[in-house]
Amino acid sequence: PPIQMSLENFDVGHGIGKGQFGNVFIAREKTSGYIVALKSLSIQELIKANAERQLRREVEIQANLRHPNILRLLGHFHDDESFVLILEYAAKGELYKQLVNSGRLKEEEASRYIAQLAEALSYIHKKHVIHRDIKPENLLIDLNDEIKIADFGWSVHTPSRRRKTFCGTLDYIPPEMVEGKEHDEKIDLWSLGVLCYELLTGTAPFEEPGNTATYKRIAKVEFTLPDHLSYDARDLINSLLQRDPKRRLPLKDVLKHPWIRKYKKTL
Ligand SMILES: CC[C@@H](NC(=O)c1cc2[nH]nc(NC(=O)c3ccc(N4CCN(C)CC4)cc3)c2s1)c1ccccc1
Repeated sequence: PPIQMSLENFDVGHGIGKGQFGNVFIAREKTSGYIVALKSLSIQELIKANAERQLRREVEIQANLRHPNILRLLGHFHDDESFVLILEYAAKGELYKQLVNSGRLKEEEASRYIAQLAEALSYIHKKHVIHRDIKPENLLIDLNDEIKIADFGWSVHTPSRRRKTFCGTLDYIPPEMVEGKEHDEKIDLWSLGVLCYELLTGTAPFEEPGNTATYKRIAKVEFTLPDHLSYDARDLINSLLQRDPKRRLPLKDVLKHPWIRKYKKTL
């Protein structure tokens, strides 16, 4: 059984991240000296937002996943105010910040991240889990520039019809979700296409100032590819941003796609 931890086991450092319901702090486990991230969530906020079930699901799902590109959940504990998740520390922070700082990534860098994500997604899909919230804000980078999927708060077991009240960006929602239809793990393929587009251009493909306008463009799959993109990058984005989920390129073929293979460092 996992050892019961509490805040006393850690030297807690400064805040490193913020999100819904709480903050993340860097911390060192006193006995081992191991550096972790402590994500402290306010129980009061969770109850107010009726999000305890979502948190339980996040813990249950993330605790059972073991993959180099999925942020490890090492344990959890709570006191009467907060629920604390003990998470793997990703030393280079959020991919989102890298994107904001650099505007857009080089094709080689984006290709490596997309390849790592495709590996992680095929791993969780084999476990009948869909993430449903793949976007730069939920992706972290560790010291070796490996991408880590964080925040499984919206992940569910397939298939699911859960109407999620969207909080945050709609940019990553696929047409079938915009129309409230049944959706399955192929929504993560759509999000992978949106992410690939955003990493290479610095903006989301269906970005509009208003939500209704964004919904409209998503439903019609209305996007344009800038001229600076290579032929292979265009081809991969077009094969993922398909309206019909069945026509989206399966992950095993994403990993064999020329745009992925040409940058793969032969290990
Ligand atoms: C993905 C959101 C989610 N976050 C986590 O779970 C998070 C889990 C986790 N593990 N490691 C992290 N690392 C950082 O947040 C981080 C940020 C900036 C860093 N700097 C490196 C040096 N650089 C020069 C400046 C930036 C380094 C690490 C985070 S965030 C969340 C959800 C709800 C509430 C809070 C947080």
